[in-house]
Amino acid sequence: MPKILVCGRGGCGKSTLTAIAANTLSKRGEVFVLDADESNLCLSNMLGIDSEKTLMGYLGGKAEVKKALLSFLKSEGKEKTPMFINELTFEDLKKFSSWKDNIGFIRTGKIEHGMEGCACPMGAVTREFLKKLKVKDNQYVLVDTEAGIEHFGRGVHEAIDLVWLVIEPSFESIALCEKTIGLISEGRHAKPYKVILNKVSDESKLELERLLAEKKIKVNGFLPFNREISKANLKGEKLTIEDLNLINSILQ
Ligand SMILES: Nc1ncnc2c1ncn2[C@@H]1O[C@H](COP(=O)(O)OP(=O)(O)OP(=O)(O)O)[C@@H](O)[C@H]1O
Repeated sequence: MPKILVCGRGGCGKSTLTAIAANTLSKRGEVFVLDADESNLCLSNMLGIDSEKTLMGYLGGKAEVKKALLSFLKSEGKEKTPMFINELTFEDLKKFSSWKDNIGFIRTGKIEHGMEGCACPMGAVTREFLKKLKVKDNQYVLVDTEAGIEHFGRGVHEAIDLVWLVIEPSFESIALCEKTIGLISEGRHAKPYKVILNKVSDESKLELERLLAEKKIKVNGFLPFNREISKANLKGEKLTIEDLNLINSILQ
């Protein structure tokens, strides 16, 4: 079953869609959510899973990860990256991530201190983790990414099966979607993708569809603007919404 990367511009609704998908898919099987956005603060609230656990912590902290990456670079790629040496199953994940009602959660890492350096090691950790993660038929992996396209440069999509491109009604969102489609359609790591319009009204939905059709981009799913979503987010509450029609339309 798929490992899905959720992408789009800042604030377009990546975390919201991730939480709705997790709620929906957890009725079918187990869902593991990886928060790969080092600046994200609220996905755990949306999922209702209170957890500070990180993959960086599991690997011994940022200094250990940096050491591992440096030795990999020095060996000119000959030495295996000594992060996640063995394959990981959902059973393994349960030993070091947080779980509630069929949904597991962990962050890649967080920026904890000013001047601590860039987030590149976290991109490498996300990529290597996804490469080692084995997923069975009734299991799903949702990866909430940081805004923009930097993760594609870091190759985070290498072991991904499907990319969800979230668009909100804005010119920048459409431009970013077009750029992302170009990036994920390149070479041997080309990935299938689905396009989801979020925060739409009846009017903006038609206009967005028209603009995207001009660029030959097909829309696969819609998530209307919903006051329940913004209200829950304002209070930092768990998002309880499920949407089977939407998720079915963007899963395959
Ligand atoms: N369909 C919707 N209806 C109403 N509000 C929405 C909807 N989708 C998202 N929002 C609101 O938009 C804001 C941004 O949503 P969200 O945090 O999911 O975006 P994001 O893409 O993950 O953001 P970031 O790039 O900062 O990680 C939140 O306040 C959220 O409640």
